[in-house]
Amino acid sequence: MKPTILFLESIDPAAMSLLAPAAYDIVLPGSPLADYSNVQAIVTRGKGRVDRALIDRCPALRVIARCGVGLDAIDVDYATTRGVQVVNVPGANAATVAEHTLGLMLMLVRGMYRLVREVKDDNWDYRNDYAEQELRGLTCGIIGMGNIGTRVGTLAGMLGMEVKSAGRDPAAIERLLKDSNVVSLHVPLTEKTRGMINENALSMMIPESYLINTARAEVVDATALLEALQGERLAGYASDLLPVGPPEIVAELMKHPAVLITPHAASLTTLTYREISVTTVRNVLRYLHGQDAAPARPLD
Ligand SMILES: NC(=O)C1=CN([C@@H]2O[C@H](COP(=O)(O)OP(=O)(O)OC[C@H]3O[C@@H](n4cnc5c(N)ncnc54)[C@H](OP(=O)(O)O)[C@@H]3O)[C@@H](O)[C@H]2O)C=CC1
Ligand SMILES: O=C(O)C(=O)CO
Repeated sequence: MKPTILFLESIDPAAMSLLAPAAYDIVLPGSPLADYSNVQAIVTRGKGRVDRALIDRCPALRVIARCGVGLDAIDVDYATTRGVQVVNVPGANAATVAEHTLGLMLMLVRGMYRLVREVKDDNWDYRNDYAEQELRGLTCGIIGMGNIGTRVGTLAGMLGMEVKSAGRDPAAIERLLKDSNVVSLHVPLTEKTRGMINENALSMMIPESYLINTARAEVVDATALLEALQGERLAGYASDLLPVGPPEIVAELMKHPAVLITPHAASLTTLTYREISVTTVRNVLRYLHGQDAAPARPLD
């Protein structure tokens, strides 16, 4: 019987072409699957959740492959107790996410977004009112100095920013919040990082500093964020994630002129999307054929 590979979201066609239809039953998003008994691999890009219920429906499951890095949509602990391996592609989207993060910083802090919009609105003379900061000379504080955070630090340093970083030490995070003009978040979403940037954290930040979030929306408390923006304590927020919080708060944030949101696209350049898709399928094939791929680190 051919192994079934269940794709919760589509991935790049170049990766799909590595899967010979004669060897696998491939179940694509939206196609009905009546029989889960031979699902040996599940592939997710993070929107499709792999929870306990789905894992339990698949008694033959051997591998869950995350096409990307964040494991927050996968019940890694339960998978592990069931002997199911979880694999991701560590570092594979770090360069492109770091580039996107710097793009958000430039749009927000230098007001690049506004400059382009004013010219499109035929307001060339906006240049006479333009009075924004440049990144050079500002302090960039990075929380989560892993694959992405490290690259953001390198790029920010090349632009003349002073770079500070903090890992898990709460005192170091506190110092960083007090010292940075731009804080950039690069932690995974875990029970420890959920709501990490709350009212207390925002109150420590330098008045009129900026917050950049290409990690996960839930790391930032949406209500506290809106209050900080409305109180003009925070000068702006740019994120690759839709804020998560009470609907009326999210609606206010989306309307706020100093909030810039991109649609979780930081790692979706054609090059990186293809690379991470291909590596994901190779990871699945290695597991199905008995060779180890590098396992994902557990969340803590
Ligand atoms: N917008 C997008 O498209 C993308 C978003 N992401 C998000 O970015 C996150 C980071 O990715 P990446 O850099 O590749 O991951 P890494 O695992 O390389 O880095 C994560 C870093 O966060 C640190 N960290 C973990 N928990 C805490 C904590 N409680 N407090 C402070 N620091 C902590 C880790 O420290 P330690 O070394 O001690 O473990 C590590 O240095 C992903 O988990 C994902 O959520 C990732 C890719 C694309
Ligand atoms: O890799 C990740 O964690 C992303 O958010 C993009 O899929």
